[in-house]
Amino acid sequence: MALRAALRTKCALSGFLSQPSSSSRHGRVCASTVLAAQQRSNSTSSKISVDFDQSTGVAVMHMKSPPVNSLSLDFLTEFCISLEKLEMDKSCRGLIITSSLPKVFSAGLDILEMYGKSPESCGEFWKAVQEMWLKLYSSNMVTVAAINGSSPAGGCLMSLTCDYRIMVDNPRYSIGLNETQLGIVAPFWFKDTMANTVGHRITEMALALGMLYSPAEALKIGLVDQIVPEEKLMSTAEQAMAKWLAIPAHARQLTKSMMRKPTVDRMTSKREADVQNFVSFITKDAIQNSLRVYLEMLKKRKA
Ligand SMILES: CC/C=C\CCC/C=C/C(=O)SCCNC(=O)CCNC(=O)[C@H](O)C(C)(C)COP(=O)(O)OP(=O)(O)OC[C@H]1O[C@@H](n2cnc3c(N)ncnc32)[C@H](O)[C@@H]1OP(=O)(O)O
Repeated sequence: MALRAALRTKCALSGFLSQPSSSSRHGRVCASTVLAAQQRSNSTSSKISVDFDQSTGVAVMHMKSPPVNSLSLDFLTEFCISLEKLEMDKSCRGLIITSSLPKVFSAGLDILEMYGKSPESCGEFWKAVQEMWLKLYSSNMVTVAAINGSSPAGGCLMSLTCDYRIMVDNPRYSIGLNETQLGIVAPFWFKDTMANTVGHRITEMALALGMLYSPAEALKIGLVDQIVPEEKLMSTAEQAMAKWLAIPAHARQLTKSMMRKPTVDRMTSKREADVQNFVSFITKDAIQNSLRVYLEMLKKRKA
């Protein structure tokens, strides 16, 4: 409910898609300022910026929340607002999600939202995570994840929730649902989303061991669909998008719904119970202790 209230307030305050800008995402002034003003719109909030090109019907969402694009309540709220606005704009047919930060696509859920917080805060946070997944997994737009850095846990979930995944081929980057390494458990809808992509057995092993895969390994198991050099990422994402957009929209959307509806329905039917389950799990002393140890490990690794 709090998320919905925040969404309503923020939606009323913003309105970025109706504010055309003549700047491209590189900040250059376009050759034809008038045409560009008609065809592009640009929005910037504090953690996300969106460039929408009306001539192609494709929006690019840049996640820009340093240091690691962790999915905090604020981040998720902005993300859902941006998504909802694009979804409501019938001229927007495709969405590419990428990171503006070097080396990291998204570090997943913000651990600080789950550590040392009240049950109420944990519950609000979890509703926002559910909302992000529901909106993206059942989007009518074609969604492409352009993964230009590491993408563990919730970052991997966000990627898996898109229609197509392209990752930069850099062995320093990794992707996977590594929750068990933190002493926590990926919920059933994280598991379903991965199993729908790579199959039951690979998911079982990946989740049990909390595996993080290099881009080449991820390609091999089908966790990503393509790997490319960094400089080719966005052009490849645009090409993939054009291929998906060439399919008649109603046929593609109905097919997407047919494939994903059982998973979406399962989650929505258990939504409240899932929140209760998360809150009671994450606030347990033993789980809080695991999160503390993991946070300390992250800090030590840095030092
Ligand atoms: C019933 C169901 C119950 C529970 C379900 C819960 C499901 C949970 C899903 C999740 O997504 S949990 C989050 C899992 N994420 C991770 O394990 C990633 C941890 N981070 C990393 O591995 C690395 O940070 C990195 C993403 C590979 C980036 O490495 P880099 O060297 O570039 O950065 P550094 O490690 O120095 O981090 C900078 C800074 O950011 C903090 N940080 C990192 N990740 C997170 C995070 N997920 N949440 C909050 N904060 C994070 C890190 O501690 C550093 O902080 P500092 O500057 O203050 O030291």
